Amino acid sequence: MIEVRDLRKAYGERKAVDGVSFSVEEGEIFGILGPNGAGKTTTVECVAGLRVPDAGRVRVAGLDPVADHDRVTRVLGVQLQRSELQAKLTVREALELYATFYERPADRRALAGRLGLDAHLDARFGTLSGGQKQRLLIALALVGDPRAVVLDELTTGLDPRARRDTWDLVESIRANGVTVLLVTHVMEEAQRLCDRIAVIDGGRVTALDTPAGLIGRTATARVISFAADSPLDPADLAALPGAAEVTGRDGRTVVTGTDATVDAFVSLLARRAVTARGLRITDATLDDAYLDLTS
Ligand SMILES: Nc1ncnc2c1ncn2[C@@H]1O[C@H](COP(=O)(O)OP(=O)(O)OP(=O)(O)O)[C@@H](O)[C@H]1O
Repeated sequence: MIEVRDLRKAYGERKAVDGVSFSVEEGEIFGILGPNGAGKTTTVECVAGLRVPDAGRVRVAGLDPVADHDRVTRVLGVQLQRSELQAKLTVREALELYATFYERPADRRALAGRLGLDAHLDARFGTLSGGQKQRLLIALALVGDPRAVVLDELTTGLDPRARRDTWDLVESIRANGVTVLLVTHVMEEAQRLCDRIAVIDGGRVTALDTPAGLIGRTATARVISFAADSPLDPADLAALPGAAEVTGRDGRTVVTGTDATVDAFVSLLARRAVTARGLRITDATLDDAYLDLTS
């Protein structure tokens, strides 16, 4: 659905995007994750045809977003970071106005219903809460009945409940067959929603995998923790194969490492015939993987 090959874009001397490649399959939720200034927004702006790449190839449903801009706007909906509308425009007016941009717009009433906006149709944009504004901006990205949608930092500034509601919404968008390209800083969001994630840092893709794949490739994929007064020698723990770190935290000993570390740890317990009180073995989070994968 979306293909980006060796994309390059500089602002003067500054190389914002420096050879980015990825492709997004139809029906996928594909995440772009990376630190501030990594080139995420520039990348999706090139996908949407809002910026002209210096080099590289971008295709959306086989179309060139610059040369075929009109046709691309019919297949690709866009919700950009920090979008604003006129404060006095009502929700109904915004939906009607945006629908006029398309030959075959989506059913506005059904869309407003799906996005929980029916009760707010006469409310003015300026009076909406952050979550309601975000839902309206997503509705406007979907009003052209697109096959794919770009969502750039859509839950920034939302409270935990509004954030979760928005995640449910993204899942329902995909369930309706729309491909989603999601730019995010929120690890929990990426881990929960994305089928695959490209980590972008310094204008380049530094890793591209499923959330579980990204976590699995870090040196600290597994976390073993147990009560600190368990009869285990820290030197033995540090010597376990693959062990990255042995630390103390909140009255517990924490060993990070790989599957091999877990296997050897279990053998160590058996050999010494000791019990590690309160033992927990968990996976690292995408947060841990992200910090490993970015500068
Ligand atoms: N219009 C512009 N003119 C000049 N430099 C720009 C412009 N837009 C972005 N940049 C620079 O290009 C780099 C990449 O910016 P971009 O907005 O693509 O990153 P980002 O990953 O989306 O960052 P953030 O997470 O902070 O939104 C940054 O160094 C930024 O300062």
